[in-house]
Amino acid sequence: MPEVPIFERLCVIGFGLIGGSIARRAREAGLARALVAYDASDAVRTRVRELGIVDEVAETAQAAVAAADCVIVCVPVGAIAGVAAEIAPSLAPGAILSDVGSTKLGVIGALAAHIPPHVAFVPAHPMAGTEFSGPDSGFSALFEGRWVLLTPPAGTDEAAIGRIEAFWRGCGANVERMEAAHHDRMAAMVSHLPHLIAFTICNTAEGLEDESRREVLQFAASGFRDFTRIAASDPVMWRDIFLANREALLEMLARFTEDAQAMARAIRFGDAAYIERSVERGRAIRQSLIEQKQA
Ligand SMILES: NC(=O)C1=CN([C@@H]2O[C@H](COP(=O)(O)OP(=O)(O)OC[C@H]3O[C@@H](n4cnc5c(N)ncnc54)[C@H](O)[C@@H]3O)[C@@H](O)[C@H]2O)C=CC1
Ligand SMILES: O=C(O)C(=O)Cc1ccc(O)cc1
Repeated sequence: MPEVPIFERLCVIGFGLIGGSIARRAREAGLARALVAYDASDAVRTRVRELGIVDEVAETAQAAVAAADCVIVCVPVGAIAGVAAEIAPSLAPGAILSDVGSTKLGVIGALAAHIPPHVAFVPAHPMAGTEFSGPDSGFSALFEGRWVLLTPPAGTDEAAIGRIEAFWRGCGANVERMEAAHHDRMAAMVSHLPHLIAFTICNTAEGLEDESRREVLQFAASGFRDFTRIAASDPVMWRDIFLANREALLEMLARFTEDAQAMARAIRFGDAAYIERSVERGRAIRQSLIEQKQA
């Protein structure tokens, strides 16, 4: 575990599942001497005050970041650039700016124009979450044993990267660095495409005629139920992710569609060996996840 506190004053912008989990863990593990939060929603700010997790809930984003040595932006990816523009003039010299957005290339591009030269930007993506959102949904163990991917552009201050890495290790996470473009392709496969499939399969079921739809809900104890958990995720968050990671997601969707077509063909022509091999490959992936404690 790293030496604590890592930050004097940590500011969380956007107090939902991820911001709330960061704040809870930071408080519990003493990762920051003081915690300040800001959320654009009046109702969320009121709730964060009631929760008593942070030392201060600011009324503006500028006031929240003013004296912070680290600012972590935890808003939907489509809102990150706007937040950056809002806070940039108020960021303290030497402060570290980070985010938790599920896509990275677009976020880095959108932020680049706003980051002052005296601030280091260290983009991050925790590969951990749930289908819940809002200020009450966070919990301090969310990142325990999970991966956090850092995608700092070339030339980013190494000391700043080291402190963000130490912070996430203090949250119980494993940390790895990768190129933003590589991250986006990988995330498209392991996270964005599965969500797209889950939303789509629920829409397909919803589109059935009345009697069949009733039965889907009544007898959903099988495979369908696992998709509905993922499909319960926040619409704004996923709208933003799909639009921000358009190219990589469309590429993975095209590959998936080809493989689904190949399976359809095997079923149509009774190619039992192909079907069995495909199911076996799926099982092997599940087994590896269990072995890597990521299931
Ligand atoms: N939910 C998940 O499982 C994961 C989400 N992420 C990423 O983390 C970020 C946050 O996601 P969640 O915490 O799940 O969302 P959430 O919906 O629980 O919370 C987002 C919060 O941001 C606030 N907000 C929106 N626009 C704002 C603005 N302009 N200024 C200040 N506050 C604003 C909202 O009022 C809300 O309270 C997103 O970028 C998402 O892609 C990353 C990993 C996992
Ligand atoms: O709840 C689930 O199954 C998730 O996959 C959560 C999640 C959502 C978005 C991310 O960028 C990372 C993780």
